[in-house]
Formats: sequence, C-alpha cells, structure tokens
Amino acid sequence: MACSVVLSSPFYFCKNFTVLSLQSSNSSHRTRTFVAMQGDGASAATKNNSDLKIPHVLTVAGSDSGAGAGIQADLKACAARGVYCSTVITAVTAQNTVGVQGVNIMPEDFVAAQLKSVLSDMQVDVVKTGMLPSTDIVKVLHQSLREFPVRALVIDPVMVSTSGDVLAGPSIVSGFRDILLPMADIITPNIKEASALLYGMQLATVSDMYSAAKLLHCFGPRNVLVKGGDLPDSSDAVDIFFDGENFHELRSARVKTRNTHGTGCSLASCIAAELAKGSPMLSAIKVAKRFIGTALDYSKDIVVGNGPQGPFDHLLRLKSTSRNSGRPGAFNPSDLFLYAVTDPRMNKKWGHSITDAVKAAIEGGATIVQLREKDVDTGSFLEAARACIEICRHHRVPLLINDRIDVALACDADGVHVGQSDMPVRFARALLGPEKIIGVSCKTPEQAHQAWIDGADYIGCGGVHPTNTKENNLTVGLDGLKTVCLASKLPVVAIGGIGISNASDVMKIGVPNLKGVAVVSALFDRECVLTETKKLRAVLTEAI
Ligand SMILES: Cc1ncc(COP(=O)(O)OP(=O)(O)O)c(N)n1
Ligand SMILES: Cc1nc(C(=O)O)sc1CCOP(=O)(O)O
Ligand SMILES: [Mg+2]
Repeated sequence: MACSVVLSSPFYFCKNFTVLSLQSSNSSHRTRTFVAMQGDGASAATKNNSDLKIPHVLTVAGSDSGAGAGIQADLKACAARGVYCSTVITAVTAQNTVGVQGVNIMPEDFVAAQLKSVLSDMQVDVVKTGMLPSTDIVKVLHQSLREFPVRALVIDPVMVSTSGDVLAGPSIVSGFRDILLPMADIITPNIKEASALLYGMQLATVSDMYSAAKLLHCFGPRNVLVKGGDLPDSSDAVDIFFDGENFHELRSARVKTRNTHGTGCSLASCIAAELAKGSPMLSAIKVAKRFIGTALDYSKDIVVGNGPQGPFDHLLRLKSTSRNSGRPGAFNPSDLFLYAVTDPRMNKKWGHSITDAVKAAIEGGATIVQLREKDVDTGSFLEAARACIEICRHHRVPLLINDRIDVALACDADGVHVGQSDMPVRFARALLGPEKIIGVSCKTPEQAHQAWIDGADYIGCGGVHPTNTKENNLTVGLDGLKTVCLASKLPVVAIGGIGISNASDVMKIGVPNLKGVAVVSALFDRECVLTETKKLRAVLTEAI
C-alpha cells in the first residue's frame, strides 16, 4: 500500500530532518521565528512594528468570477476578521455556482512580478496560498518567499473545486509535497487533497484522518489540519489537527446548507488572519472554525445563483438586509408618530402576552415599537424580542430594544433606545453599525447637541408630564420639550404622561422636528390595547 511505502521510506523521514536542520541554519526565514515564538508570546513580534501597522495577509490564489471562493473569498474573510489582505493572482477562472467553465493561468513571470510588488513593499505578515495551477508558479512562490521571508506560511493545497473541477493537476502534487510543504507553518487539506498528497491513500474514517495528519507532517509542515467536511455519514464536521506532538479532534455541528462554496479558502484565510494578529496556531484554527460555522449558519438560506453550490456571506449581513426579511429600510422620522413602549408589569396585570400586546398596538396604528422589559432575565428578553421581531417585520414596523445593546445585536433588532446613564451613543453606534436606529433620551439642549454629534437618529424628550411608569423622572413640561426641540438637529419624540387627553396639546407646540409621542401606560395599562391605540392614533391624526 502506498501509505506504508511512505511510512517506511527513510527518504521521507530523512527529508523531514533535513528540513528541520535547514530551518535552524536558516535563521533569516521568519516563518520559523514566528512559530517558535508561539508559546512565549507571538504578539511580541508585532510589538516591534509601528502601532499603526495593520496585520497583513497576502493571498496567492486564483480569481473566482462568482466570488464564492478563491481570491474573492480570501479578501472577504480577511476583511471580516479585520486584517488587511493583498492579492497575487495565479489564475483567472470563469466560475459560478454550477462549476468552473474556464481557467486562464497567469504566466509565472507575472506571478513573480506581483509577488515582488507586494512583498518588497508592504510588510506582509502571513502568506496564504490557494490555487497554484502550475509547478512553475509553485517554484516562483518558493523563490519569492526565500527572498522576502514572512512570519508564517499557510498552504491550502487546492486541487479540486467544490463542483469537482480540477484546479491543479496531478503534476502539481509533487510540487506541493517537495517544495511548499517543507516551508509551511500549516497545511489545510481536505480528505481528497490529503489523499492525493499521500499517493492516493484511502481516507474513509476519522481514524484514517489521524493517520493522514501524521503522515503529512512527515513532509515537513509544522502543523497539519486535515478537514473532514467531506466525510460521509457524520452529523458533525470533524477536523484533525496535528502539531507534530499532539492531536486535537476539532468537532462542530455540520450546518445543513447548499452554501458551502469557498469554505476551504475562507477557513485558511481566517487562520492566516488570526496568525497575522499574533494568535498561536491552535487558537487561530479554533477561531477560524467558529467563524466559518457561524457564517454558514447565518447564511444557510440565502440564494445566490442556480447551481448546486452557493456562496456564503462572510460579513454576516445579507440575511438581515435581504428584501424578504421585511425589515424596514433606512430610519424614517415619521415612524416616531405613535411610538409604543412596552411594560412587563402592565402586560402581566392585564394578562397580555408581550406578543399579543405588540400585535394589538401595531394593529391599532403604532408606527414603531420599543421593548422596555426592565427586570426581565436576558434569556426571556431575547426570546420575547425574537417573537416580537417576527410580528414587527410582518407589519414593516421597526422594533427597538430599550437599554440592551447585547439583546438588540443578538436578535438583530432594528435599533436601540438608550438613556443618559446607559451605554453612550457613540459606543452603541460602533457596536451596531451605521444602519441601526439609535434613539437617546434628552432633557436639555446640551444633551440634544451631544446626541447629534454622537450619531443618534432621534431623541426622546420628557417627561413632558408627570408619570408613574418611570420612577424619579424629572418633568420638563411642554416648555422644556419645546426648548429641546428647538435646540435639536434631530427629530424628537415626546414622552412622559402622554395619553388621549393631552396628546393633541403636545403635538401643537409648533416645532417641525417634533414627530410624535411615545407612550407606555396609555396603551398598555389598559384592558384593550387595540382600542386604546386606535383612539390615540385618531387624536394624533386630528392634531397635525
Ligand atoms: C422614546 C423614549 N424616550 C425616552 C426613554 C427613556 O429612556 P431612559 O432615560 O434610558 O430610561 P429607561 O426607559 O431606560 O427607564 C425611552 N425609554 N424611550
Ligand atoms: C420610559 C420613560 N422615559 C421618560 C423620560 O422622561 O425620558 S418618561 C417614561 C415613562 C413613560 O411612560 P408613560 O407613557 O406611562 O407615562
Ligand atoms: Mg435606559
């Protein structure tokens, strides 16, 4: 069997030792320096660089016109992991979700030119390779890395695309084995690639993967990750990591989705990105695996292309912004017109579930909903929020979360409302990104000005009247409301003690940026939320 030939062949063992002695004699190869530093703080290496130096991965790979795999996946993965990514293109493929329709290999001297351009100038930390379609290109890469050493080399020995199309023929396999593997800090073959590198050794079980990892290590890479995603009959995705001494069996739940095109490229890029940040190898792999699992799960239902293998969404965004999600578009100040704010005690008092209360308010004419679930445990808050989001999305009404940025993020709410003693708006904005709605409570012109500077979308101003709903709340009155509105560059919603008897007076203070009223008890401390909301809506409509 080919495998036993490899194992018993002194040639391969000798080769490994030769490489190791080469490593110690070639101290200029920074790849080695990096890995040797892992236990005692690889991040020390980055400390020598300027504080402004951004971790940098260079990907040497093929272009995928469908942008699911290859260079395009590498760029997205590195961007998602917060790392700069430069690119050397080895081949241009005509490719989509159906398969690979064409391959145009770059001349090796132009691959060399690209490598020189980037490596001579840009302080690359880690090189990651993907499609290397000719032995000459492999040689060019080897030469460039000797001339311009980097801290780590991640080799994804791409040979066959997910669609089954050959991207690097059998003649390249020996180039990988003899030239690149001995230089690699980690190689990340899947089962088929591991088998090809091991002269066709049969790999059918997790136990085979252990053997393969050990045998591949004999070719010289410091670490081996054999990916078991293609193993049949496994509900888990099992990968075997071998660092030359210890094995780690890394398991994660297999995500059922057609959108797996580009996972191999992306995983290797994420590992490279984490290494570039200074992570030790095992942590880099674990983070990368978790990232890919999350991205696959998040985008398991997205539809791009008609073929059997779709791409996934590295930035975890497509699902939440897809047209089908029912999410309202950009913030519209007129949504503040009838702002319903929930209260768990009132719902309990009247025997209303939060979902029934929210549904009734929306059906009665509420234009925006805030979940203000004080003193509710986080799990229950999140569960309630997820249920209410479905209702709000269905009616295209925005749903905001009071105080809890974490809950808003976890349930992908449309935004948050924060007070002066909650998380400051600028931090909430940094966490939530540019699209989410952020409202902030303001009682003074100064606070209103700061809200504008910090990137809020609207302000809530109150208490316009005394209220029993919020303890020790300062009442600013209609005059205070007007003063804040006049000072505010943002739209304003009035809050505090407002109901059908006084809403009209509030709306008539005569300032154009007062867009509506926010109410709790006038809607929810009532037996019939639907009727009360309809009545308040009628009063407001009459007042404008
Ligand atoms: C629309 C709106 N305006 C003001 C508030 C009050 O927020 P805050 O001052 O943070 O007080 P709590 O609601 O957290 O008690 C609000 N919730 N909504
Ligand atoms: C949550 C809240 N914030 C206020 C502020 O002044 O910022 S007043 C308030 C309570 C509003 O409840 P009701 O409509 O039952 O008076
Ligand atoms: Mg608050």
